[in-house]
Amino acid sequence: MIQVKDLRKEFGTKVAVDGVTFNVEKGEVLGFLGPNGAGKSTSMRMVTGYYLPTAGSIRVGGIDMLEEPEKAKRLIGYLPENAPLYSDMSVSGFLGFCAEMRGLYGYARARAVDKALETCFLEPVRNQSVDTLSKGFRHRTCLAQSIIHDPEVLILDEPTDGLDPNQKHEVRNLIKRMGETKAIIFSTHILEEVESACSRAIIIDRGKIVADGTPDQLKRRAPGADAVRVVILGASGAAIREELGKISGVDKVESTAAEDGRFAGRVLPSRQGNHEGLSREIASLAQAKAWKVEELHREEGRLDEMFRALTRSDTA
Ligand SMILES: Nc1ncnc2c1ncn2[C@@H]1O[C@H](COP(=O)(O)OP(=O)(O)OP(=O)(O)O)[C@@H](O)[C@H]1O
Repeated sequence: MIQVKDLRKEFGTKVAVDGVTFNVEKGEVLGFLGPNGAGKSTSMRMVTGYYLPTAGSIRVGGIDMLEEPEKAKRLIGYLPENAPLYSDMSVSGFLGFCAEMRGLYGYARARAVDKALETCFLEPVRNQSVDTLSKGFRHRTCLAQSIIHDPEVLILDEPTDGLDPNQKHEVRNLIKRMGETKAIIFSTHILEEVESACSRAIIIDRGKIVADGTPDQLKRRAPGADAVRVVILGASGAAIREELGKISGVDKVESTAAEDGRFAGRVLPSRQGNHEGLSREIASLAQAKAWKVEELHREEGRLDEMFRALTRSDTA
């Protein structure tokens, strides 16, 4: 549904987006992750036709954004970052106005407004003036305008920014639900959002894609993935640590407490190889040495470790 190839954007000498390529199909929610200034908003603005790329191609629903922008834009709903919303209209009046801008009149307009109000849980405030709304309702009104024409493609720039935890949860669920029938891209700084709402995620750093995969695939690539956390008694902490370090395929052993008679820490496998047997090998070693194992469990990779390993936060 969305095909982006070798996308590049320069602002003077600054390269904001540098050779970005990805596809999003209907039924997919693609998370866009990256530190501040990585190029997420700029990429999204190009996909929605608001910025012209310096190079590269964008197709939406098979339509070339550069050759037929008006036709391609009709397929897209866009929630920009910090969307302004100043209006003395009521929520339903404002959405009706947005529907007309999208060419919907009469019955089609009324239906579109009702559906957007229902989808974004705006019924309680349908007659309230937009400029008196609380931040959460204001935000959902912005989201409602982006889906008023029931677009096949949704581009949402930090859609949960500034919302309280309950509202974040609601908006995430909404995105997930809409993602069943649409192609959605949304950017976020919140890593748990990727796990709860995205079928796939891209990590972008300094204008380039540095990782692309399902949340599980990304977690498995984290530096701490498959580490085994242990608490072992029965010899000096230093001796236990040394013996653990000798197990084949172990990269390093980190200790959180190494005292006389006790060791607590993490055993990290080298990045290559199969780590399935590491817990078993630690258990066998403990048995052979007559140590007592108080804790032994394999850690899942963590998205935040993956994110930190791949990105730098010093982009201006
Ligand atoms: N209109 C512009 N003119 C000049 N430079 C720009 C412009 N828009 C963005 N940039 C620069 O391009 C780079 C990418 O910015 P962009 O807003 O796309 O990052 P982002 O990943 O969305 O960041 P954030 O997470 O902070 O929203 C930054 O260095 C930014 O300063």
